[in-house]
Amino acid sequence: MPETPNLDRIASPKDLKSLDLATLRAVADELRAETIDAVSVTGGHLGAGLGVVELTVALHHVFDTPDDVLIWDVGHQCYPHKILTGRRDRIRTLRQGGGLSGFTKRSESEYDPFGAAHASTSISAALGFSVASDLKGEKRHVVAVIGDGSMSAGMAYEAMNNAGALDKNLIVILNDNDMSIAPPVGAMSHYFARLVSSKGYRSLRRIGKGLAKVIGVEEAARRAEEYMRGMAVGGTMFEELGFRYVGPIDGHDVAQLVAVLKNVRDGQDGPVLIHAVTHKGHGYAPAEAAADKYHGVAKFNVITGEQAKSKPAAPSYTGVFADALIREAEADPSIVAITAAMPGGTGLDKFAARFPQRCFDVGIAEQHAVTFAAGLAAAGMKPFAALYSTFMQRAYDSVVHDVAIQNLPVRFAIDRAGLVGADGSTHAGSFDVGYLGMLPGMVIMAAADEAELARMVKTATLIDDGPSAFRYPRGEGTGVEIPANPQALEIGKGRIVREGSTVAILSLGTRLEESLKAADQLAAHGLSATVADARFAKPLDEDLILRLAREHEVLITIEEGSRGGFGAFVLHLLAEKGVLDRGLKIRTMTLPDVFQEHDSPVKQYDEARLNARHITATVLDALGRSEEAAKALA
Ligand SMILES: Cc1ncc(C[n+]2csc(CCOP(=O)(O)OP(=O)(O)O)c2C)c(N)n1
Ligand SMILES: CC(=O)[C@@H](O)[C@H](O)COP(=O)(O)O
Ligand SMILES: [Mg+2]
Repeated sequence: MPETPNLDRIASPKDLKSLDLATLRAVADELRAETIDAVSVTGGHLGAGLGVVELTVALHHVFDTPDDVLIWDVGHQCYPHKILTGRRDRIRTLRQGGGLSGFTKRSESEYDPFGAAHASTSISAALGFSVASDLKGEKRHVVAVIGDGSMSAGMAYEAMNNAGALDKNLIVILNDNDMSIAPPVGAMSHYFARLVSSKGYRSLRRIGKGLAKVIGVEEAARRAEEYMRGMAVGGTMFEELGFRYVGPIDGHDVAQLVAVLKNVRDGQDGPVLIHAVTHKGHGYAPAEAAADKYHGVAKFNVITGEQAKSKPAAPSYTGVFADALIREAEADPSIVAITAAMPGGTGLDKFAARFPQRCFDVGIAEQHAVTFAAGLAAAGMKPFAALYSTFMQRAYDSVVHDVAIQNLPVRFAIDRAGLVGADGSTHAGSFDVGYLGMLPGMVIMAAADEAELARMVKTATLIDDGPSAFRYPRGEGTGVEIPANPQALEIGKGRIVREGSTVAILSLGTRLEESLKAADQLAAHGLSATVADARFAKPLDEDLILRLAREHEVLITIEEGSRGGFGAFVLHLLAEKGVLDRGLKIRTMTLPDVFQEHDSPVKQYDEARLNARHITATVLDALGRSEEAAKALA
């Protein structure tokens, strides 16, 4: 563990108040070392936090948190903030079961006034705090810190548009490190770069870096601040939106930050945007040198930066999707692919390398991604919108209004379906089957393994008469052989994987493996089980489901999704057909009706009661064999 004599004296942000600039800098250096050391044992988001160490110290020094409100956009950069706000003793539990969340979380600390993990919400939330303070007659400062990547989302501009008109006191800090997870995209990113390349910013850095050595830090900060005040930037887009624009300033220069923040704090009259230039991974050489600036890392060796990534036993679902799509796109020039700032996460970086003209990273802009895909489809292309299940939630109206109602053949490749582990509830892909399944005309597939995923990609290419989606989880596949030439599936048809007689287990998605294990366990209890892979949540394979219901005493449905999804659709069907009137014992196994906390996916599924022994126990319970059920769970 690093030596941190200055940081050790900081039990809460109050202890930063009286420190001089030199000591604040020392605290920042130690805070960086502590953050690196902590993440080296937990893994997690590192580069973003390293880039805001000085900003974090300066903010907590200048503002009176938690009375003043500090909102971090996304929250993946908040580890230094957690260390300073009373959570240092638990920082090495980050993202572990029962430990600290990797994001800001209201239930965790009064210093996290607003929870996050999805991008671009901070300005809206901060405006809410500002307006509420006014209405309640409270005097408090409200600060939102948002990254340049997160400024690609429409929501950030919706919030500024509103804030500018309301003219409320609100401080937005644009933390511009010229990076998203991947390099940033879009015209706004170019605009920020133009602002940063301005002569004013270069002069200010000279004052910060050069003069401080000669005239001392405090005096250099005073001059920098004076210089800033005299700097007539004018005409920025932010000013047109009603914000006072301050900057660009050096986000790693504590003296400059403190001077500017104090100036803004004391002279506030309406919304202000401070443009701070930072570097992702700042101060840690392996991070600075990495292409992704160490956005998200596994445990690593602090000296070498080498990450403890185990060699995968099987290809990832994401990789299988990318390869399958590339294969289809070789033969079909109308196939195009869209990602919303997740080229690596969705595998579309591979697709882009092969087809640079046919792949579109639209930035953090899921709504736009979907409607853009709808436009492409309407114009005769075959768009594959590759989105994480959780981020697709933001695009729901686009899915309904721009795709489903117009019956456009947009293909949704839904990655990170089901529980995702350390990112926790904000990133769980729990709801897509439910929210897509209620839309007329939508075809929804869920892959049981990676061979099935390849078949589903093929199938989706052929669905030209309306929207379709296929979902698959985070991480490695099962290691099954992937067909070189995958055949398309028959729409709305599942498959029997194992024939039995008393119990039917109907699985949607990758719980198929657990279902087969459960069938073995049930055999030991003298029960013969049929196991079926539904493949489609919509349209349902009615023949298969009615047959399973007719020929078995117990029917179990299981899925990696919330209530209101596949199991509910099966129940609707059985109710409509009057099958429920005939005494069938049916149980629907879904994710529980709670937001599950972060943990390893294996433990999360255990907590969700969706592993083999839970299926076995559910069957035994349904048959009134509760003692055996309890034993099965033990
Ligand atoms: C709505 C949404 N889409 C995508 C993501 C995934 N994501 C998390 S952080 C990030 C990059 C954010 O870039 P920026 O705001 O510049 O922060 P930095 O990591 O550079 O500090 C992305 C794309 C997300 N969290 N939320
Ligand atoms: C903060 C954020 O939203 C992303 O960095 C996310 O954590 C990535 O998740 P994956 O690791 O599943 O790509
Ligand atoms: Mg950034």
